[in-house]
Amino acid sequence: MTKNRKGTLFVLSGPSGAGKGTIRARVFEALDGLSYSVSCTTRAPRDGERDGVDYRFVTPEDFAAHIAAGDFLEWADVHRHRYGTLKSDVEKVLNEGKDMFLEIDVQGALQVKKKMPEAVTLFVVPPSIEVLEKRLRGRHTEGEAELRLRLRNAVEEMKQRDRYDFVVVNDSLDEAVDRVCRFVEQRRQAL
Ligand SMILES: Nc1nc2c(ncn2[C@@H]2O[C@H](COP(=O)(O)OP(=O)(O)O)[C@@H](O)[C@H]2O)c(=O)[nH]1
Ligand SMILES: Nc1ncnc2c1ncn2[C@@H]1O[C@H](COP(=O)(O)OP(=O)(O)O)[C@@H](O)[C@H]1O
Repeated sequence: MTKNRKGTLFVLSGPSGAGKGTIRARVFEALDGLSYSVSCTTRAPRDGERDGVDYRFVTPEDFAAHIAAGDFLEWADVHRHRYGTLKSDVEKVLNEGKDMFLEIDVQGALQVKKKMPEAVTLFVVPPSIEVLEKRLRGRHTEGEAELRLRLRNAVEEMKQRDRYDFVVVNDSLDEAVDRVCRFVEQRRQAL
């Protein structure tokens, strides 16, 4: 790795329940040298989620203060909550020549791509909306109203798939993980 090589920014998106978190965790197990940006969010933690690991869980007031201070590389209103990526996280890692993964929604991904055209964007889709609903219900993380909102949003989000550099259908998890790993490694070696 040349001494002043800037790291590559990978941006992973996909509808709620598509398998982003599951695939990302498996990719991080399989590949070395990847960092993950811990987003800020105003949503409440799910069972088992740890502050500072899964998200930085902040109040709406703190989130607004980050916006006012220009701290975010991008932020968005998603499923009636706010989510944002801290500029400082990304700049530090990339300037050290390390590659970084963001896991953010479509609005955020398009903001990042506009600011950083060299970012590599990936989109995870379920085999069908029916399977997506089954997986969301099986995850037991949302009430009925929130789940229906996420499913409605999923239909709209999936219309954006062709704006991404790489799309993976998450049917067989092993196959999806393998495809993402091969794509990421191929992009890392190309630079
Ligand atoms: N724009 C943006 N979206 C984010 C960020 N962090 C998470 N998200 C997205 O917000 C959406 C909701 O995330 P989450 O509440 O964890 O639900 P999940 O998608 O059902 O796992 C997902 O599409 C995430 O990718 C962020 O920092 N910025
Ligand atoms: N290929 C797959 N086959 C079956 N279940 C899956 C698959 N990928 C993910 N899941 C399950 O579907 C649910 C949603 O996955 P998750 O990674 O939380 O999605 P996201 O992070 O995109 O919201 C989880 O319960 C997860 O275990």
